[in-house]
Amino acid sequence: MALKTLSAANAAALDKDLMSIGAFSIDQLMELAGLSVSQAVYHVHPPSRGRRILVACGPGNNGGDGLVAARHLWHYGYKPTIYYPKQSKNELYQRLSTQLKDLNVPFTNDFPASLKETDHIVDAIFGFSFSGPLRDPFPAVISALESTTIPVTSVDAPSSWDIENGPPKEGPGAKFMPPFLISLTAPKPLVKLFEGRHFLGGRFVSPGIAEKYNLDLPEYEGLDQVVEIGKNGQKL
Ligand SMILES: NC(=O)C1=CN([C@@H]2O[C@H](COP(=O)(O)OP(=O)(O)OC[C@H]3O[C@@H](n4cnc5c(N)ncnc54)[C@H](O)[C@@H]3O)[C@@H](O)[C@H]2O)[C@H](O)CC1
Ligand SMILES: [K+]
Repeated sequence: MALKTLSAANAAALDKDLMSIGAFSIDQLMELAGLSVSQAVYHVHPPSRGRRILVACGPGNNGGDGLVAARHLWHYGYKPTIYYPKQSKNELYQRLSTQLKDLNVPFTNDFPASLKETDHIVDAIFGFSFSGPLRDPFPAVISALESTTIPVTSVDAPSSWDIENGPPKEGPGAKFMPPFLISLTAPKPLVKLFEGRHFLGGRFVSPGIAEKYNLDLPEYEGLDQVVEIGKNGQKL
C-alpha cells in the first residue's frame, strides 16, 4: 500500500472546497489545525521534557496555525515564545497575536538567542504555498533550524522543502530533517523523503471531500485531533 498524498495545487483546492462546499470559515480551519499541532507537540514533547517552546511563525496560514498552537500550548502549561518576523496586517492574524499577548506570551525578534533558551521548536514558517528560493530573513532562520540539536516539530512541511520534491538541493534547508512532522488534512508528496515521526491532523474532512480528492485517511481515535502514521500511511 502506498501513502496517498495531496499535491500543493490540490491542497489549495481542497482548502477552498472546505470553505465553499464545507461552509467552514478560515478561522475554524486554522483553529482545528493549530489544535492538532498542539496535540502533536504534547505527544512528542510532554511538559515533563521541558516547557519552553519556541514557535517560529511565517507570514501565511502556516504561521497562523503556529499562533493558534502556541495559545493551546500555553493552556496546557507550556511556556511558548513567538518568533514572528513578517507579521501580516490581516485581521485574523492580528487577533491571534492579541490573544497571545493577552496571555503575556512573549514575542522575540532574536531567533538565535531564543534558540538557546528553548526545549522544543515548532516550525510554522511555510506550508503548502512555499516556493523557493528563501527570502530574508528566512535563510538564516532555516540554517539555524537545520543545525540545532533541539527537537523541531514542523507544521505541514519542513520549511524550505519543496512540497513535491522535498529538501532543496543546496543552501539553507538542504540538510534540514526535523524529527517530527504533522501533516494537515492529508500528507503532501514531500513526505516520501521525510525520515522522522509523522502525524496527521486537521480532523475536519468530510467523506465527500475525501472521496473527491481520492484520500485514504487513517481513522482518528476517540477525542484525538492527531493520528501517528507510518511510511505507507498506516496508523501506528
Ligand atoms: N486545510 C488545511 O489543511 C488547512 C491548512 N492550513 C495551513 O495553511 C498552510 C498554507 O497556507 P498559505 O497561507 O497558503 O501559505 P504558507 O503559509 O505556506 O506560505 C505563504 C506565505 O509565505 C510566503 N512565501 C512563500 N514562499 C516564500 C519564500 N521563498 N521566501 C519567503 N516567503 C515566502 C508568501 O509570500 C506568503 O506570505 C498549510 O500548509 C497549513 O499549514 C490552514 O491554517 C487551515 C486549513
Ligand atoms: K512548516
